[in-house]
Amino acid sequence: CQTGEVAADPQLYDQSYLSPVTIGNSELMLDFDTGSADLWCFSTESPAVQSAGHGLYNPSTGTELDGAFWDITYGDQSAASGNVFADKVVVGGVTATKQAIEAATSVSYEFTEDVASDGLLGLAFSSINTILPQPQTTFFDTVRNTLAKAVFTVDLKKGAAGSYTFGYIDSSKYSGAITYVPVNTANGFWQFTADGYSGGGNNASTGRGGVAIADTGTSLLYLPASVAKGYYSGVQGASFDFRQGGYTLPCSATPPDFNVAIGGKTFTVPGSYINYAPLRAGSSTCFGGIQADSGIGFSIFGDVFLKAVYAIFDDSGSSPKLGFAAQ
Ligand SMILES: Cc1cc(CN)n(C)n1
Repeated sequence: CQTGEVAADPQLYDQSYLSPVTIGNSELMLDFDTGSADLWCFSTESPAVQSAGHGLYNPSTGTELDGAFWDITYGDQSAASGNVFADKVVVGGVTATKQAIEAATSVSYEFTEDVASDGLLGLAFSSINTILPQPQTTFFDTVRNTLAKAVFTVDLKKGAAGSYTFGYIDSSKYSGAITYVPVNTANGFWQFTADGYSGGGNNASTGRGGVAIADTGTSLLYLPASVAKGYYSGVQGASFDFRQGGYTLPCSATPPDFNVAIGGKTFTVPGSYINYAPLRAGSSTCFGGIQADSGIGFSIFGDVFLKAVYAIFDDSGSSPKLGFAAQ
């Protein structure tokens, strides 16, 4: 029975967290993303103008899946596509001997510019894997029957290295009880229902909960527009900036803590997490860590929320569930 742990290294402003993954005989830094289900990486097949500065997977160690291709577009409109190989993948000591590796032959500029990241490792449900004609399994689904327990956990931190574990829950990483809620897998995400919110101005319109997904690949916390508006109504100098496409606030502000009720338990996001990052280097105006989820169709509990809790992604029972505990 396999278990393992791998570091999650924060990038600038915690915009993303990268973990070392061995694929074939390359070690690459991948962004673990519970909001998608493709394991893709830059490769020796990627155009040099797109892959300059990135670690590359060399498919010579793998076996091509003939006729298979993939093409993914994320919620932020970044995109990548390519072909598919089966190869050995090792994450924190957990080995998948034949994992579908999606080698990029084309990526959008967002990935080219993010030279620290060599690709993504999807941890959503394999039902939304984009490989055609036959979708393939995520790393977690590939190894889950070899794990001591079919779970992985997420322990992200603000401005510091966190970790992912596979196959076990680490009791040293949380305090108090774990609160579990059921997961609806219909959309392929770790989707749950938040009971309600409070904190900030007009108490962030408490009581209005809603459908949400736990998404390590999203930096911020996207909430119903009324909740986001209510929160910032209590923050001096905060406003919705159409040019920036979201709420901004003075970098000097100390925003109030924000509370989320899930499964009858309240989890608190420290206000400092919500003063997210300067609009550009040296700016005294910062982008807010809470934004409106308008147009998305559900709320997204990204890293601003996840770095305030210990999260358990549990597929060990008759149906998947999410656990949250105080860090
Ligand atoms: C590359 C990427 C991943 C995600 C979240 N699943 N987004 C929004 N963009």
